[in-house]
Amino acid sequence: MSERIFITGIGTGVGKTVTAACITEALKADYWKPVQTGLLEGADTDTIKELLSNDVSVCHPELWKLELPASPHLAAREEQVKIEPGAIISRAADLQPVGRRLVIEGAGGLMVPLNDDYFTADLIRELGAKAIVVAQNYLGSINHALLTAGMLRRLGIHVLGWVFTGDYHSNEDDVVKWSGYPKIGRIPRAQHVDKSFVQQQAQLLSANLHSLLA
Ligand SMILES: Nc1ncnc2c1ncn2[C@@H]1O[C@H](COP(=O)(O)OP(=O)(O)OP(=O)(O)O)[C@@H](O)[C@H]1O
Ligand SMILES: C[C@H](N)[C@H](N)CCCCCC(=O)O
Ligand SMILES: [Mg+2]
Repeated sequence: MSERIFITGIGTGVGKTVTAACITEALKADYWKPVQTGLLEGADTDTIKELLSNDVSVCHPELWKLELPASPHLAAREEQVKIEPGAIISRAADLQPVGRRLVIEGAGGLMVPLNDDYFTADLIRELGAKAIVVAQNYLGSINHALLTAGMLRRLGIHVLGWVFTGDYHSNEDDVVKWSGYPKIGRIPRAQHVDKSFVQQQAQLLSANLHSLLA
């Protein structure tokens, strides 16, 4: 099976999509957000298409696009549909020609439910994906990051490392020390998140990414 890299985070709004754009660009991988909730603010897949500049990456369509800006299990219930993890697993196989890496972005953080008895963490494990955890630097992020790391370790999920977002904060060093997972890099806040910003950040992340994937 070709490599699957799942972008999860210590919460929602922490910078997973911008990070996914940088990683997809650095690896010239394909991108997929199987479940999108909250369409008013724009779908992540459309953001990724605007931020990529390489002509190799393919952005695959979502399996579920749900209106409500909420947890997938709630947004699905609102529309009287049920998110079926089996459909995600089987579609993932169709999306990945041999040799192509697939960057998959979750909705929100690791323990976000996709339905009433299945979590994002279960999906990462069933996909056999390697996880990259996006951790925004803020007061409280040590706790959120180490809770996420603890759950990933307990589930035996292969973690490639952390991408921190925002200005430097010593929390990064403590999270790396106490989690035992490496720092892949940090994406600073930008005046404008555009193609050139993503290209620049992709270059900065590339060496660590490739060495961790070797
Ligand atoms: N490096 C950055 N510089 C400036 N703004 C950023 C940066 N990274 C993210 N943002 C902005 O912060 C907001 C949240 O970021 P983003 O959409 O990447 O979060 P997310 O973790 O993907 O959220 P979701 O759980 O909804 O997928 C967006 O408006 C995004 O444009
Ligand atoms: C709507 C938002 N932008 C995300 N797509 C979904 C975030 C789900 C968070 C669920 C939770 O942890 O409470
Ligand atoms: Mg996102």
